[in-house]
Amino acid sequence: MAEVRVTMEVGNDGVAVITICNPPVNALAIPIIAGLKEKFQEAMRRNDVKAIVLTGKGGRFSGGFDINVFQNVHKTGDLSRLPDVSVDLVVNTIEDAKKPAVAAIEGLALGGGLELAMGCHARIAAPKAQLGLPELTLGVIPGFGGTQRLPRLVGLSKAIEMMLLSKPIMSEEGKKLGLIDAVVSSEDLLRVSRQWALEIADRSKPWIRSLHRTDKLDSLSEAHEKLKVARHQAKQTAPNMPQHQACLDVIEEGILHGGYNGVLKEAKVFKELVLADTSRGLVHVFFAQRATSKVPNVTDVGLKPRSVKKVAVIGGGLMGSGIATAFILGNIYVVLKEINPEYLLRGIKMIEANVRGLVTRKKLAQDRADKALSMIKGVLDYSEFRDVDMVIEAVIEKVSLKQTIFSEIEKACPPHCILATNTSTIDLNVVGEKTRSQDRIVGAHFFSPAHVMPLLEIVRTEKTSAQTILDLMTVGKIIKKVPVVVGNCTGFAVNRTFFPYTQGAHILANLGVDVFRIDRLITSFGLPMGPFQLQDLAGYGVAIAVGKEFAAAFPDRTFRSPLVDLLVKSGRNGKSNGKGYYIYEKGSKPKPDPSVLSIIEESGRLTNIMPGGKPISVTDQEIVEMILFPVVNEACRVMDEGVMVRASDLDIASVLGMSFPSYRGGIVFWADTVGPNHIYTSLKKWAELYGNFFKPSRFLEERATKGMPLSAPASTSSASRSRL
Ligand SMILES: C[C@H](O)CC(=O)SCCNC(=O)CCNC(=O)[C@H](O)C(C)(C)COP(=O)(O)OP(=O)(O)OC[C@H]1O[C@@H](n2cnc3c(N)ncnc32)[C@H](O)[C@@H]1OP(=O)(O)O
Repeated sequence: MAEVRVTMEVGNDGVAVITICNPPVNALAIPIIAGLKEKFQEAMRRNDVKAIVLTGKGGRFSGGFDINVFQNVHKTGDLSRLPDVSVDLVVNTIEDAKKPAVAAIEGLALGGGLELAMGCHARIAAPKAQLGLPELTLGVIPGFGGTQRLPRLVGLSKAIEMMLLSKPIMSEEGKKLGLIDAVVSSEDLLRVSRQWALEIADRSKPWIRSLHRTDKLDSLSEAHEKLKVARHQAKQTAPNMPQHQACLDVIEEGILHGGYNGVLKEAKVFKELVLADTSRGLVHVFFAQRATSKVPNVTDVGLKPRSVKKVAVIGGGLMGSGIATAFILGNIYVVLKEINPEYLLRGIKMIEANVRGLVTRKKLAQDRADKALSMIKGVLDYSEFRDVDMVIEAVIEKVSLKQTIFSEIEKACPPHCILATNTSTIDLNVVGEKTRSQDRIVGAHFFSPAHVMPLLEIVRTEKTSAQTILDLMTVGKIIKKVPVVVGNCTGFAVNRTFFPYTQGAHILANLGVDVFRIDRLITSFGLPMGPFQLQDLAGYGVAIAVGKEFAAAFPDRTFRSPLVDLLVKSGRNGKSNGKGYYIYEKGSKPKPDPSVLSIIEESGRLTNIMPGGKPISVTDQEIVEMILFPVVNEACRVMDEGVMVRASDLDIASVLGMSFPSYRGGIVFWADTVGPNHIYTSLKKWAELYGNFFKPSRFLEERATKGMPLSAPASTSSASRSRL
C-alpha cells in the first residue's frame, strides 16, 4: 500500500515545500491532517524557513477530506472522529500564521482540498485544474471554511452557484474570478509558487487572508436578495435535502456577523449534517458507484481492456440513435445500419437532433458537436462491419429477427468483435442460439434517452468471456456511463426490480385509492414522477408489452389490471397523444384529467378486489410502502438469485436507472434503513388482505427473522445459487 504522509523539504531559498501524499487523490485522511499541522508548525519554528508552498504529490493537489471518515461516523455515530480542521488548522495554523503560504495546485483541488488552498495567502494553478466545493453531493456543507472564503474570493453569486450546484470550475476561470492568482505551466508551478511566497514574505506582493476580505461581498440588501432567490430555487430543486438551505444559512451568518463567526457556525452545522440520513445515503452512493468498477473474476484477474475504436449500431430507432449519439459524443466512430434509406435518414436525423439539443441546452460546445457528427456514417449493408470492434443490435424485440442478425454479424465482423444486444427482455442465450460465438455475446442495456441516462446494464450469460465484459465496461466509461454488470434474467436488474412498482400502483388504483394522490406521494418521496405519470410518458404500448413479459415469467405475482386496456379503448395513449391520466398541453405542466376517474372505476368494478366493494382507507405512508415494499421484495429475489455482484450495485442501478432518490442511498440501502422486519410484516399482512402479489420472498423472510440487513453479503447457500 502506498505511504500516507506529509513531507517537507526546505530549499536554499528559504521556502518549505509541504507535500500531501495519499494516492490516488491525496484525500485528507486523519494522518494527513495531523501531518499538515505538524509540518506547518515545524516550518513556523525553523529559522531557515521564510515562506511555505503547499502542494500535492502525483499531479493532484487534493480531492478533499477523506470520505471514509464520514462512513465511519455513520457506522459508529461518533462525531469525535471528525478532527477540528477549520479553526485549528486552516485559521490558526495556516491563515493567521506569521509566515505566508502559497498553494501550488495541479489536477484538482476539491472540497477540503480547495478549502486548504483558500486558507493559504495566494493560489497558483497549472492549466485545467479542477476547483470546486462538491460537499453538498455528500449531504454535508463545506466544513473547512469554504462557505466563508469562497464568497469572499469569487463573489456571492458565483460562490452560491459553485456550492449549491457542486459545479467545479477550471483554473483559467478561477483566475478570471480571483480564486487563483496566476495560471502557469505544470513545469513552472513550483518555481513560480516559491517565488510568490517569498515576495509575500518580503511584502512585495500582498499578504491576503481571505476570511478578512469584504471587497467582493455585496451590500447587505443585495446579499439578502441573492440568498432569498437561491433559497427559493433550492426549495424547488432539492426539496428533501437539508444541506442546501443549511449552506445558505451559514453563508448568511458570515455576511451578517463576519467570516470568523461564519466559520464557527459552519463547523456546528457541518457536524449536524454528517449525522443526517441524507449524508448517510449520499456517502453510500459515492462508494457504491465506485464499487461497480470491481467485478470479481473480470477486473481482478490481470486482463487488459482492448480499445474499442469503431462501433456498429444496428437499428436507427429511438434506442439505436440514442446509443449511436452516446458513442460519437465519446469520440468513437459509429456506423449506423438500417434496412432502407428512409429509415436510415430518420435515424441520422434523430442523432443530429440529439446533438443539437445538447448544444441548445448549453451542454455541448458547437465545435464538439460538429466533431461528433463527423464521426457517424449511415450504411445499408454489412461491408463496413469488417473492422468494427463492437456491434450493438437495437432492433425491435423479435426473437427470430435478432437471431438472424446475430448469425449474420458473426460472419461479417472480425473475430475479436463484441456482439452486444440492447434487448430489455429477451434471454441472451436465445439471442445468440444460432451462433458459435457465445463468449462474445453480451447485453448492453441502455436506458432511454440513451445519450442522456447514465446507467449501462452489462448483461452477461454463463458463457460471456471476462474479456468481453471488461472491454464493454471500459468503453462504457469512455462514453460517460456507469456500467453495472448483471446476470441474465427477465427484465435484468432494473426493469425486473421495478416491475412491481407499476403493479403495486395498479392494485391501489383498483382498491379505490386516488391515482393522483399516489403520484403526489411518490413524487414527494423523491422520485421525479409517480407511476401513473411515468406510464403516460412511456406510452401504453410499452406497458402492455412489458406487462405480458412479466406475466409470463412471474405468473405467481402478477396482478392483471384491465386499466391500461380501458384507457387505450377510450382513445388515450398517454403523453404521446396528449391524453392519459393527465392532459398534456404544449407549454404547460401535465394536468390531472378528472374524466379518467370513471375509467378507473370501471376497472375497479371488473377486478372487484375492494373488500366489501368499498375503497380502502390508507395513510399516505402506507401508500408509499405498498408501492415500494413490493419493489424491495423483488430486489430480494434478484439478490437471492445472484443477479448482482453485490447489493450496492442494485442501489446504483435503482438511482441511475429509475431515478430512485440518491439521498435515500438506493433501494436496498433505503430498505435497510426502514428495517427488513417492518417490510416483511407489512407485506405479509397485505398478502393476506390483497393476495399473492405482496407475498414476502424467502430471502426477505429469512433476513427479517434473523435480524440481518438485506445488504449483508449472501450466505454460502445463497452463493451457490449464484448466476454470476
Ligand atoms: C470538510 C470538507 O469540506 C469535506 C470534504 O472535503 S468532502 C470531500 C469533497 N470531495 C469530493 O467530493 C471529491 C470526491 N471525489 C471525486 O469526485 C473523484 O474521486 C475525483 C474527481 C477526485 C477523482 O475521480 P477519478 O479520477 O474518476 O477517480 P475515482 O474512481 O472517483 O476515485 C479514485 C479512488 O479515490 C477514492 N476517493 C476519491 N476522492 C476521495 C475522498 N475525498 N476521500 C476518500 N476517497 C476518495 C475513490 O473512492 C476511489 O477509490 P477506489 O479506487 O478504492 O474505488
